[in-house]
Formats: sequence, structure tokens, C-alpha cells
Amino acid sequence: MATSISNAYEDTNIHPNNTIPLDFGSVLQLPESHVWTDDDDSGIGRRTCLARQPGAVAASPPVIDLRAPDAMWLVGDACRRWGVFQVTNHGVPHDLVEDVEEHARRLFKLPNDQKLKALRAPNGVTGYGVPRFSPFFPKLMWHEGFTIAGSAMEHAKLLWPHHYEEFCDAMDKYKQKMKSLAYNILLVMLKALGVDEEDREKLSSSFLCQSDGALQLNSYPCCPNPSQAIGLAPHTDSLLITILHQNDTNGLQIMQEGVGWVPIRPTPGALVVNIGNLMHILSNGAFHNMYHRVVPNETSHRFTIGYFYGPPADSVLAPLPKLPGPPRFRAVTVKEYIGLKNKHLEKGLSFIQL
Ligand SMILES: O=C(O)CCC(=O)C(=O)O
Ligand SMILES: [Fe+2]
Repeated sequence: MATSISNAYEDTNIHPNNTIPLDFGSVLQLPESHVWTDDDDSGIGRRTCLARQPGAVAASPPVIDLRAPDAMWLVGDACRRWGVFQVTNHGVPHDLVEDVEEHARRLFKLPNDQKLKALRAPNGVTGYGVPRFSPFFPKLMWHEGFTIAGSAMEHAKLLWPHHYEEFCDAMDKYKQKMKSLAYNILLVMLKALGVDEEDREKLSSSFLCQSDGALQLNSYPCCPNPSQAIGLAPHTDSLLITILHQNDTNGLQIMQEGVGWVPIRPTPGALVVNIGNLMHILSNGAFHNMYHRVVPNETSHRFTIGYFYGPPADSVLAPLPKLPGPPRFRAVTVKEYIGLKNKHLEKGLSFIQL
């Protein structure tokens, strides 16, 4: 049987993470541990956020109707220019999205000592905790999360010993919907890259059909001093694509070279799709690998639900053969790449660059 992505994370995690999230409900001031200076995020954050400049109007990634006749062209253009876009008419029922967001709110509202019962094990993937890449930064992020790779049952039972089933059912249903949406978006992306039907079918049977995903529930509570805090430090996502639902609180920003941080504002009913490192490799660098981050908000609590979609850990990925130009990356297994990312974070990609 193919090894799952979560096994790859467990096997290659070289920074066991013992940090626990702050008890956000009990703090009135930003603790020193969460105050970020310009040097704390490798300088990436120093570049200005366009949204904070008075009068500035930034172009922003498109919102694409997936059923529109020109959807494939728009997706391809957005992947090349931005590495991110939003989708509507995606087929995921509004009620299901609302239900999953409500479960996330209920989870994060639990008393701190209750949430800590479901803490992610130091080398584990599922459970409550700080962002996986926290050990790379000197300061802590204004964030708490709950990751679900495979079944949430074991951890949900610790949170709600008698009422865990509703939570697990909603998460399973959402994951199923996300999986088929991610597969369909991947096919649109391959078409946009010019991959013909025969090659798309080959890719489908080699790894796309077995690709799967993990869910990440994110909470960014109201923050007493948002200008000195960071919700999620600048990073790129590792797998093929990420699909993100955001509630109506702003916070997500992408880095646009020569421009600065551009906000991806919540659009009712839309889901955010972004290119991960593995898709960047498959596209031979044609699809943009963009940095993104989350900034916290003083008066509004941000909740998001991320779905990370990737192939089985033993799949071999390389730039697709018929794309223009010489290959920019060597072939790599998903497990090896995740190991490089866990060890070197954003420099991981440079180890497979040709
Ligand atoms: O919560 C967000 O807005 C972004 C989350 C994210 O980038 C991630 O989980 O990788
Ligand atoms: Fe991300």
C-alpha cells in the first residue's frame, strides 16, 4: 500500500515541537515571546504591506468561476502570475463549509486545559498545537491550530469524550469534498500547462488518483498589538495545492515581488487555492511558488480551514517532460522533499535545483 503523507511527516520530522500554544483568553498584553522585530522573519516581513499604505490600490489575484468557459485560461494565468487565486462555483456546499467552521470555533473556544489534552505528539501530525514550522523562528506566532491527517477520532475523543462523532463526521465529509475538488483543479492546471489527455491519464494513474489531503483548522484570536505580532510567518506550502476557506476576517497576504504584501480578502462563498512546492516542481517553475503570511487583527477573530493535497510519500515527482526549457529540478520522492523542507524550510527547494 502507498505510504501516506502523514507517515512522511512523522518519519522525517527533525524538529520535534514541544511548544504549546499560548492561553490566548488569559492575556491582555502581547507577551515578549510573541513580539516580532524586523529580524525575526528572515527579513521577508520588512517589505511593506501595500494595504497599509494610505491610498494604495494593488492589483490582486482573480476570483475565478470554475464553470466559466474561460476558467482553464484564467487558472493558468493566475498560477503563472500569482501562484494563488480564489474559486467560486466549486461544488462544495455552503452549509458544509459553515458547519466545519462552526466546529472549528467550538474547538478553539474550549478551555485551554481541555485543548491541551489533544496536543499533537512531538513527532506526530494530528492534534492541537503551534504551527509545524515554529522551531525555525525565534518568536512565537499568534496562532493555534488543529491538524487532521487521517482520522480525527482519537484526538476528538479527548476533547469531547461523549460527543466526538459529529465533529469527526463533518471533518470526514469536508475532506471527501476537498479531495475531489483538488483533483479537478489539478486536472484544470495540467490542461493549462498544455498536458494532453493521454499524459493526464498517465499522471492520474501514477499518483494523482491516490493523492489525498490533510486538514488544518487555524485560529488567530484578537490580538492586543497586531502591528508587533505575526499570525503565521512567511512561508510557502509544501504539497501540490492548498485549498483554504477563510471566515470574514482579513489577514492572509501574499508577497508580490516589487510590490510588497498584497491582501487576499475573504470573498463570500469563495475558496482560496494556492500552488505548493510540488506543483511548482511539476510545472518546471512555470507556476509561481509564492510566499504568504497571516497578520492578526485587533478586534476580529480569524478562523481558516486549510486542505493540503499531495501524492503518496513514495511517488516520484519531476518537471513534466514536455514543458518548455531544460528541467529546473531533479526527480525527487515526496518523502525526500518533505524531509528537505522539514530540515531547511524554504531553502529545501534549492537542494533539488539543477
Ligand atoms: O490561515 C491562513 O490564512 C493561511 C494558512 C496557511 O497558510 C497554512 O496553513 O499554510
Ligand atoms: Fe500556507
